[in-house]
Amino acid sequence: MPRHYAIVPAAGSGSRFGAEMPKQYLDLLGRPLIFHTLAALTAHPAIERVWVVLAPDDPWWPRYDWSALGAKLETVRCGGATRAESVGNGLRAAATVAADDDWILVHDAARPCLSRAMLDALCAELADDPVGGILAVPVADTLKRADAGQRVAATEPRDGLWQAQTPQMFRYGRLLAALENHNAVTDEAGAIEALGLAPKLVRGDSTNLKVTFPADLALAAMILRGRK
Ligand SMILES: Nc1ccn([C@@H]2O[C@H](COP(=O)(O)OP(=O)(O)OP(=O)(O)O)[C@@H](O)[C@H]2O)c(=O)n1
Ligand SMILES: C[C@](O)(CO)[C@H](O)COP(=O)(O)O
Repeated sequence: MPRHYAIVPAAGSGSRFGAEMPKQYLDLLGRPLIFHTLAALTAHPAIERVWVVLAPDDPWWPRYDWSALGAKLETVRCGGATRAESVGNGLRAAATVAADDDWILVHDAARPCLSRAMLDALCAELADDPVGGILAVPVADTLKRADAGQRVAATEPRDGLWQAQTPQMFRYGRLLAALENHNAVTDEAGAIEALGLAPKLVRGDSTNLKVTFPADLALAAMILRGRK
């Protein structure tokens, strides 16, 4: 039986958020934001281990107490210059534990509202899938293409368009090979697609937001508060 592991890239600087520290350490309901992300993953019974990929010189991680998250958690200080590099380095760090056929769930540190139900749906829908897949939501708004003056150049058809989220779940060996050959991608599915494969879109929901701008943090707090 394949095992399930998670990799959490957490080596970003949060430049679009613009805080005095990387957004993954900002306070969210009394805990660092990433605590909520990791709690969702470590609490899931199918996930055996969670590797958190930190920047090599990250001074924030040691300032907090992570013991409530239990023994599944492991930190690796091998974050790279891009998200894809951080994930690739995390996968290599997992090599002594993960086998080629094991499932790897890659989940952004910056998505703290991942729920048990979303994880259950992803794992159940992909259990027998030959490729793997991602959580995603169909695009709900009308899409405009901007010109150089920030005026509407065109209205784009949204039929068939989905917004990619994480976790993105693929077999360890294939994902590692895919990222080694195609690392100019913004998500793992992009590297798998470059192999000519078609990842499955597992419908999630918009509460699994990525905290990118300050308003997202307030929204995340509302979402998590509403679940208590
Ligand atoms: N070199 C990088 C860049 C990003 N990430 C991680 O990838 C996830 C998604 O990236 P994003 O939201 O873009 O985070 P940042 O890169 O921190 O934000 P920004 O692009 O605004 O600087 C985050 O959990 C981030 O920490 C990473 O591990 N290594
Ligand atoms: C992987 C991702 O969360 C899918 O939406 C997203 O692409 C990561 O953020 P980035 O801004 O592209 O690094």
